[in-house]
Amino acid sequence: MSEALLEQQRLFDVQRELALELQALAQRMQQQVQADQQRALEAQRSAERIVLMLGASLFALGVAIGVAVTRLVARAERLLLLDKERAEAAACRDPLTGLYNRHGFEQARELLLRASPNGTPHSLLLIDRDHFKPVNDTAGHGAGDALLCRLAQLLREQVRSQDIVARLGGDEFAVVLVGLDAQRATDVGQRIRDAVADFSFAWGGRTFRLGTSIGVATFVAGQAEAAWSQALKAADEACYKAKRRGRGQVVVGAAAAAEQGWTAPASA
Ligand SMILES: Nc1nc2c(ncn2[C@@H]2O[C@H](COP(=O)(O)OP(=O)(O)OP(=O)(O)O)[C@@H](O)[C@H]2O)c(=O)[nH]1
Repeated sequence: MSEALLEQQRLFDVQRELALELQALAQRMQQQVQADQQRALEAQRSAERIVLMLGASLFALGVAIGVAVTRLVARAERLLLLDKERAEAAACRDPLTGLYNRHGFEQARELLLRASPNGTPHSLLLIDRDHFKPVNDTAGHGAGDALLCRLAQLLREQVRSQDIVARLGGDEFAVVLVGLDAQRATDVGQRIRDAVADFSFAWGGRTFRLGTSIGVATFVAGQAEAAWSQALKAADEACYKAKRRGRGQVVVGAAAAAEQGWTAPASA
């Protein structure tokens, strides 16, 4: 082989090696690029996952906060309602005896009349303790308070659970006897009067016995509101009459008895 041909063959070999190396380099570079692309893709996916998770977490947090706030608001509303109901109930009660006060008494009486069929008679007893003042004067206000509580309890024991019992103020109490006419109400009044007379109250080495004066009146469901005012006035006058007649008596308002065709005794 001639020198020229040999030289050409070497050149050709070098060129082929170079081409192979270049091809290998190109392959490595392509692999590198692919690997980089793969990493970039994974990094992008990771970032997307993180954003997604972050979004989901924020959403869950938002939902949890929303639920917690809703529960808190509902709880606060319940507590407020409870407070309101307690305040309303307290506004209707005499704090000393736990009986209805005048306001609660009026509300209970209105509810009763709304619930009663027209024509149903109900009776009112106005009850005033006789000679209560000396208890305060001789044994002190604490004794007077304790006695009022005992009398309130005694009163509750003498009537039925559906009857409305109230302390209107001082030593004056009132009872609405549900569904009772004047005659039967007078029987209940006498029973109360006798129970109080039998009751003795001991305080600080002293014993007190009290009487009661009771006025009775009747009102009928379905009548105008004025009928209730008249019944109150009639019971008040009857109670006053009982005091004037010497106390310890049950007096029926004349109108209540006459309306029902019953002649009430002057005092019972
Ligand atoms: N302890 C106590 N006393 C009270 C209360 N409220 C009113 N009183 C007193 O109750 C008394 C009621 O007066 P009166 O009805 O005139 O006294 P009374 O001796 O029963 O007179 P008569 O009803 O005419 O027999 C007064 O002395 C008031 O100061 C109270 O909440 N507690």
